[in-house]
Amino acid sequence: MPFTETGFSGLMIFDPLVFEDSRGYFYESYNEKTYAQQGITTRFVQDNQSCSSYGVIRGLHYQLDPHAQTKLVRVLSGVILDVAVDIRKGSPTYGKVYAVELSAANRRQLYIPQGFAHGFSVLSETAEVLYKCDSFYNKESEGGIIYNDPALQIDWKIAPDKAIVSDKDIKLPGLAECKNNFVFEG
Ligand SMILES: Cc1cn([C@H]2C[C@H](O)[C@@H](COP(=O)(O)OP(=O)(O)O[C@H]3O[C@H](C)C(=O)[C@H](O)[C@H]3O)O2)c(=O)[nH]c1=O
Repeated sequence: MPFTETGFSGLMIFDPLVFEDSRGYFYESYNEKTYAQQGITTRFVQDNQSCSSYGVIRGLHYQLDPHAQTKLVRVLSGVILDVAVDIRKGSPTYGKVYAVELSAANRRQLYIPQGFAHGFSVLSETAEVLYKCDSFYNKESEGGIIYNDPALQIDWKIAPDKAIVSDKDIKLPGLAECKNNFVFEG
């Protein structure tokens, strides 16, 4: 099966079926039916793509309800450490961190349901990341958690002095101060 549980409710690893031949490779990077067979009926409405250099850490970000976003993350080139933090009140994994290496080489994807803060660090010279969202961008509802919150102890696999973080992200609050209205629904 292409899906692997992560120990966090709703957070799934997806490994596509890759067809390789003398020309190269082919795979379905997304198929609604594959997710429906897993009981996932997410309707994605927006694709995002970013390119970053080594040491960049983007995130941790989320959008508040009713603009919360489910994301399906994959890497077009390079390598990232993709990180999801469960911020669903009442979740048994509230405040817990899940991290996984996604790369163009491993073709691995991470399906992140609403109620998680998302971020990634770039471990290759550059990395291009594409992720599908099931809700449109809504700047006013954006929230975030600072990447080096001591309460999270995230190992971004980047030397601290090499981390490149935006002026916006460096001002984000810790988990304890972050505003979120996500409630775990089992
Ligand atoms: C997210 C987003 C941003 N923008 C504009 C707003 C800014 O002028 C510019 C860069 O935005 P930002 O610095 O927030 O980009 P990232 O730091 O990569 O943000 C993302 O970082 C982590 C990894 C995420 O999961 C979120 O999807 C997203 O917040 O793009 C848009 O026009 N549409 C959008 O959907």
